[in-house]
Parts: sequence; structure tokens; C-alpha cells
Amino acid sequence: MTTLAILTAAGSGARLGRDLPKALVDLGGSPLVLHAARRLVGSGVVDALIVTAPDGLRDVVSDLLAADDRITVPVTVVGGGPTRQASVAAGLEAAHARHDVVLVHDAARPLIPADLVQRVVKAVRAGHGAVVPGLPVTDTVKQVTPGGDVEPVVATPDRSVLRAVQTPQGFARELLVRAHEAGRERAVSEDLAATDDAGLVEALGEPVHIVPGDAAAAKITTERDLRLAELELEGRA
Ligand SMILES: Nc1ccn([C@@H]2O[C@H](COP(=O)(O)OP(=O)(O)OP(=O)(O)O)[C@@H](O)[C@H]2O)c(=O)n1
Ligand SMILES: C[C@](O)(CO)[C@H](O)COP(=O)(O)O
Repeated sequence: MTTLAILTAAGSGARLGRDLPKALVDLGGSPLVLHAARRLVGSGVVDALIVTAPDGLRDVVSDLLAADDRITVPVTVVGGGPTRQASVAAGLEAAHARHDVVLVHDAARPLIPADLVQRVVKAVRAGHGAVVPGLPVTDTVKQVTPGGDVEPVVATPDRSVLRAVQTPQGFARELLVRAHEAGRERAVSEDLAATDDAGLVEALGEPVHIVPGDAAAAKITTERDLRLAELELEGRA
């Protein structure tokens, strides 16, 4: 019974707008991918890592992880695909079948607390095949017909039943493999691809469960998010 984490780091970071891929952008002296890898390993419940790296940067990512003394589990670095879904699928293909639980985590969420990782793994090991951390939605949410500067509102969903989901998402390995195989055709383009792995499990008709998320696991998409992560790291958030 071992747990593998697939750490997605192959995105370009277009919305961050730096001249290097987002996973390699510095946060408090270390690149995002290293923060995320350290915290996954530091949780004590991850036995191996597979990292998806941008084209042409596999060696750079490999060397970074190999040089860090906090990365004490075996690491494999694979090339990513054109979408996050394709990158996770590439990671899964490289996964050894001995790992019965697989976490999928974004390098873009570098500051995950150990207890969040532990909570997800514990719920999968308790028998839930797909487990996702989520936070209550605090804004009122409107459903619109998108397009144009002024969009018509269609509905106001009841926010008490909504959760904003994060990573790491945890899965029984065979369920995640089945979900990616069934959704394979969607992985080619951003328009079709699932934005998270749990979505592929839902498409199979299999149950997905939510455990409490953590604000510290926020995703870095823009410069503002990076500034907030700096504050979080300094304990000032
Ligand atoms: N083809 C891709 C696209 C994304 N990711 C990873 O998936 C996570 C979530 O993606 P996102 O935050 O959207 O990252 P980017 O795609 O890099 O950002 P952007 O959309 O702004 O380019 C990130 O850790 C990113 O590295 C990946 O491994 N392979
Ligand atoms: C998987 C994810 O982190 C869950 O919130 C997120 O959907 C991935 O980010 P993206 O910007 O939608 O690719």
C-alpha cells in the first residue's frame, strides 16, 4: 500500500506572463515546483513523485529535485502534454502499479499544508475512490450567458451547496487510470479537457467526495496571487 503523487508542472504560465514556465518562478528563494514537492514529501504520506515538466526542461526540473535534500522519495520526471489533463495522463502512464493511491497536485499550488495532504490520503484509504479538497464559496455566484461586455444573468445558484476545489486530489489508482482512459479524447485541447481529475471520474458516473480544503493551498495564476503567496510564506497572510 503506497501512495504516488503526480505533480503537474508542465504549464507555461501564460497568465502570470513571466519569461519562464510558472513552475520555475521563484517564491521566497525556491521555484514553485520545489515548494510543492517538498510539502508533498514532508507530509509523510507520499512514497514517490512523478513530475510533469515543460518541453525541453525535463533535465532542469530533474536536477532541481535531485539537488534538494528534502526530496527523500524516488522522483521520475516526464514531459507534459498540451493540456493539464494530457500531462496527468503522461504521468499516470509512467506510474508503477504497486502504488494503490495516486494524488494529483499542481505545482501552481505550492504552499499546501501537510494536514491537507494527509486528510486526502486518509479519506481515499478509508474507501472513497476519489477525494477532492474544497472550500465553501463566499461570493454570491451568478450563472450567465457568456460573451460581450454586458452579460445576461441566467441564475443565482445556492452557494451553500458549492465548493471551490483545490489539489491534491486523491484517487484509487485503478479508478484514476479508468477515468483518464475514458476521457482520453478530451485531452488534446483546452476547450475539451477536464480542468480537474475528479471531473473525469464524475464523467464515469463514479462518486467523488470533498474533504475540507485550506486557503493556504491557493493557486497561483496571476502576479497578485504570487504576492499573496509571498505573504503566506512569510506568515503575514
Ligand atoms: N499542459 C499543461 C498545463 C498545465 N499544467 C500544470 O497544471 C497546473 C495548473 O495549471 P495552470 O495553473 O492553469 O497553469 P498554466 O497552464 O501554466 O497557466 P496558464 O493557463 O496561465 O498558462 C500547473 O501546475 C501547471 O504547470 C501541466 O502540467 N501541463
Ligand atoms: C485542478 C485545479 O487546481 C482545481 O482547482 C484547477 O482546476 C486547475 O487549474 P486551471 O487554471 O483550471 O487549469
